[in-house]
Amino acid sequence: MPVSRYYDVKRDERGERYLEPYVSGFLLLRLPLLNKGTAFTEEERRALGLEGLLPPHVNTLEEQKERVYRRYRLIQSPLEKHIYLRHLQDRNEVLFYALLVDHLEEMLPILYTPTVGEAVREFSHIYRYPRGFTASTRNIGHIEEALANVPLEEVRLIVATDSSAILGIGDQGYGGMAISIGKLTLYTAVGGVGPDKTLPVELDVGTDREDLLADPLYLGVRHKRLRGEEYYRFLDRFVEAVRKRYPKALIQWEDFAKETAFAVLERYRKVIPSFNDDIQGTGAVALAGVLSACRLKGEKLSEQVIVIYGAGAGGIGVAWALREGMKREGLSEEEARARVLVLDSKGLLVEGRSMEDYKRPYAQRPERLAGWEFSGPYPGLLDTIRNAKATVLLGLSGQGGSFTEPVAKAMLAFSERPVIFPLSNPTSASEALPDDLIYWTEGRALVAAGSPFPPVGYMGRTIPIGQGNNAFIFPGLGLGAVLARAREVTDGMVLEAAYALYDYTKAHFPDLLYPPVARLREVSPYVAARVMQKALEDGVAEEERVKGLSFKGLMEFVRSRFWEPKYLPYRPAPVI
Ligand SMILES: NC(=O)c1ccc[n+]([C@@H]2O[C@H](COP(=O)([O-])OP(=O)(O)OC[C@H]3O[C@@H](n4cnc5c(N)ncnc54)[C@H](O)[C@@H]3O)[C@@H](O)[C@H]2O)c1
Ligand SMILES: O=C(O)C[C@H](O)C(=O)O
Ligand SMILES: [Mn+2]
Repeated sequence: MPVSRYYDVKRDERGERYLEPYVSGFLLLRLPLLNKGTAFTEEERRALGLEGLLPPHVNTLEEQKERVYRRYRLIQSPLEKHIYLRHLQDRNEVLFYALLVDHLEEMLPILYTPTVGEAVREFSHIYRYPRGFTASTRNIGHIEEALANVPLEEVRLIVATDSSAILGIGDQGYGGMAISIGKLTLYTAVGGVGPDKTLPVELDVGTDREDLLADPLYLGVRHKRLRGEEYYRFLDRFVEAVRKRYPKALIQWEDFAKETAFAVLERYRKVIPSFNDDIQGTGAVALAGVLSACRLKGEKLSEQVIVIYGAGAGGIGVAWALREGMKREGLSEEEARARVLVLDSKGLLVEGRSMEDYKRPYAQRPERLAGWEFSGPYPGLLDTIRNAKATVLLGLSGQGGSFTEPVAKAMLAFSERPVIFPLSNPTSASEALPDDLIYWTEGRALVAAGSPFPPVGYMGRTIPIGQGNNAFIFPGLGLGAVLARAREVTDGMVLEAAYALYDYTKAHFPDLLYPPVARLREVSPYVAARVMQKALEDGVAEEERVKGLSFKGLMEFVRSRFWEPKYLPYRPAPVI
């Protein structure tokens, strides 16, 4: 079976790859995975019916990049830049990725967090070309037929969202498609997964947003969200259809509200290789960052008292990963539980209080609060920091500005170098601005944030602000799972990704909490190889070619399969 209904990638007599298109002429120029624009050679133009359809001068990829980058630099607004780049992606994917890879640090905040949040909100208003697959209440009854319309035959990576909790901005209806597209853009740009092996998916089960439902331009189905049985029947159908059409595909669940995130993960993780980015990816990235912070302080993770503000998918995922990290350093389950304190909007999770089931394992035993002084029925953030003597504070609440000056200052009482990570996205949801945290703590805090922030200047020092974003985990975790053909993404693989990121940071950026995002293309293959190693160890890897490989062999395997944005020569299919 060819890679796509419209082309295949083959090898010539000398083993070099070339592309065999099944369309020619004007149509060829309209397919983003095929279009080279002005870079089609004279020979290709003749062979593919393109003569006269393009300007006479043949450009190199370098020249094309120069042209599109110059225009890009003239655009002021981040959202307009996003629209410009997405348009380029829908016109010529190789050029898009070649440009992106050259300007990762500059363009990630435009294509991904934080600007992608704006693109989600405005999705129905900025819509141009179709991309990805929509499963909706309109087509779920014949989903297999609909999925057959996707022209790609070898999809390996799917990012699917039901848009119920996009970043920290809540229910976004159909607009969440932009998040699936953004995450997969990273998979290709820094995770080396070919764009024709990826499929962004919007699971349009409706929206509870009255303003969206009333907007004449809104593009999603116009009804309230499916719930309960109906919701799970929808997802069951989707997962079953994916399994049939793409038996080697992995699903990354993205931005599901806490009410369903945990249940969806558990329901399918043994049915189809899958993981939840917000629970597991975030858990891993937070563990890696806190481990780095401990290394910089010269302390152990197991000595820390960690307060997590926010008990949704992200917060609970982070609590899980940190507890696992403490257990690795020898703490018992109970000891680790007492050192990781989680708060939701009602305050500290304490046994006996009303709370959702998924939060229960993270509730403190009532004895833990012996001798505490606090106001209100349950300790709030300041009460918890003071009474528990917190040394690490992590924000996953989506509540912008909730780490106030008194909160930051309270952290100074219990450690010389408090660790404070406002991890909520986008920028407006960040629990604090890194700048403020550095000033309030007189330069003592170790700070990383979920969204990108510039370095902070303080008393002659320039303090880089690490980006504690699951972008450091999911591309490597997904790539590793896919290359190992893991039948399941185990908890061990998720934690391995965290330690891989930590080890990479320690080896290459010993002074930092996270590597710079410009280095994501080196981080992800390393994370992938470590994840593959763990998949082999856990006995879930089904790829015969990786069995028995050393770590070096795994790295080579990953590198040899890492997709690069370069044009292939085209040879039309022989006419028989
Ligand atoms: N940096 C990262 O990589 C990363 C990854 C995942 C999520 N996040 C961020 O974390 C935030 C939450 O995302 P989620 O997926 O967990 O959402 P979610 O809807 O699953 O959970 C949100 C949680 O926030 C908490 N919360 C809300 N109001 C609060 C308040 N006033 N006080 C204390 N807690 C409160 C609640 O416990 C709620 O469960 C978002 O802003 C998201 O961008 C960041
Ligand atoms: O999308 C991001 O930037 C990270 C994370 O998945 C989130 O939901 O905030
Ligand atoms: Mn997310």
